[in-house]
Order: sequence, then C-alpha cells, then structure tokens
Amino acid sequence: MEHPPEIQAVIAKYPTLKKAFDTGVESDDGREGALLEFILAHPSRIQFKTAPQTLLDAVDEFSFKKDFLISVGPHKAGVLSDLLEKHKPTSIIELGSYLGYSAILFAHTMKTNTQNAGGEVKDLKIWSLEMNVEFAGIARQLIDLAGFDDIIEVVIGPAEDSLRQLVKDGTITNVDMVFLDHVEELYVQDFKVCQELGLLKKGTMVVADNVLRPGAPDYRALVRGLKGVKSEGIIGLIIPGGAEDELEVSNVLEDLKSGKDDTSTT
Ligand SMILES: C[S@@+](CC[C@H](N)C(=O)[O-])C[C@H]1O[C@@H](n2cnc3c(N)ncnc32)[C@H](O)[C@@H]1O
Repeated sequence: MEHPPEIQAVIAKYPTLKKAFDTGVESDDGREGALLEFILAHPSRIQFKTAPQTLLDAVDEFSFKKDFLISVGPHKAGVLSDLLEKHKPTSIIELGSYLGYSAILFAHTMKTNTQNAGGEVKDLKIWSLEMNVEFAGIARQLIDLAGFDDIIEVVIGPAEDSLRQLVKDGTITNVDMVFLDHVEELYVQDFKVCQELGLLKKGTMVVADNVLRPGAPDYRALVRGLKGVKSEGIIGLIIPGGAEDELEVSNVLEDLKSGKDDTSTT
C-alpha cells in the first residue's frame, strides 16, 4: 500500500506501525498471545516481581520491535505516574484493561507512594474492567508476574455491566480515580453511569485517554461544561511513533449528583 511521504517516514522509523497504517488493525490478530510468549521467555523475567518496571519495559520493547500494542506506552505512563503521585489515589476503576499495562503501572506507582508515606499497602485496590476474555486472561497473567494480583482485580464483561454489579453488590462504594481507556464512543455514557452510581464524589479524579487520537470531543465538551468539575487536557505521546495525543484530567470539586438524567452544566 502506498502511503503519503510523512507516513512512509514514520513507518521507516517504526516498522511495527506498518500493519496499523496498511490495514487499520491494531489488536486482536494474534499479537496479544505473541506478547505473552515474549514476556514469559524474556531475559528480565526473574526481576518482574522485584522490579515491575522491567515487565512494562519488556511490553514496550515488544511494541517497538515485534508488533504495535494499544497500551498507554512509556510516555503516557510518565504523565499518569505524575498524576498519581500528585493525587495519591488508593482506589481506582479502570475501564479497558487490555493486557494489564496501565493497571500494573498504577499498582506499582500507588504501592511505591504508599510505602514511601508509611501507609498500608493492603488498603490499595484497582478494579480493571475488560470485556475481551482472552485479553483479560493475559492481563491476569502479567499482573501475577508483576506481583500485583492482591491489588488488581480484572473483572470480565462490558464496563457498564461490571460497574453496576460492583456497586450493587457493595464491592465498590467510592473510588479516588476513574480511568477511561476502553472505547471513546462510550466515554460519555460510562461517565454518566459512574455519576448515576454516585462514584463521582468531591476529590475523585477522572482521567480519559485518547481524547485527541482517535478523539473524544463529546466527552471533552461534557466534562468541561459540568458544574463542579475542573477539567484540562494534558499532552501524552503515542509510542512508538510519537503522535501527539491528550489525556483529559477532570477533578471533581463537589459531589456530582447521582440523578440518572442529571447533566447540569455551568
Ligand atoms: C486501549 S485498550 C486499553 C489499554 C490499557 N488501559 C493499557 O493502557 O494497558 C482498550 C481495551 O478496552 C476493551 N474494551 C472495549 N470496550 C469495552 C467495554 N465496553 N467494556 C470493557 N472493556 C472494553 C478492549 O477490549 C481493549 O482491551
């Protein structure tokens, strides 16, 4: 397939992006199983539990050398770690686990922050919601290899159903952070589900990935127009390739009403 010169230059520099540019396919074509095999045979594997960053580095290495992965990747990982260090969440709901990269990043950062502050690691919790059973299975294996199976629970099913069930059975009553990283078209709907379930309280931080690429303009307009929410975009790069994207970081300043149809704006 013939691409414009700027795309050809990107592909020449980052060959693992070729398939995505040629076919539009970025996941679910066998690469996830190949990643698991790569990780299980990786020379750093004996360090994964003692130094979980080595596992994330190995996933990034696969994305650079073997096949592109739709994980947040190393640049956005830095942005997210900084946010966690500032906000210090102890409970997180993530919509879209994929292979567990961001969940492992969150667990590692939260655990390090908590230990540095003399807090209790046993109080940390991440619910990572994933509807693809194969991806969820690989995520659980990587989470186990990184030693975070006590902190991260991968919940299989469509995010909306899992959110409703977790709240209904009393597993979740409130969270410090929501990470939206599943499908941009569902950000508005699932943000409203979190609101309806009473999860968006004063102090909650909601972070949404990919608001520029592929883009979530409706979501951005919603959170920026909501009374009681302070929202801004932070630049994050898609790696490999270096394409500029933004994460929308929304801090809830007052409890958002849990009325189902409440969409009150400033
Ligand atoms: C971009 S990936 C998530 C990447 C992950 N957060 C990371 O950085 O490692 C999006 C994931 O959301 C999942 N997904 C898509 N729609 C979903 C839904 N409605 N509920 C739960 N998961 C969904 C996809 O199967 C895919 O694994």
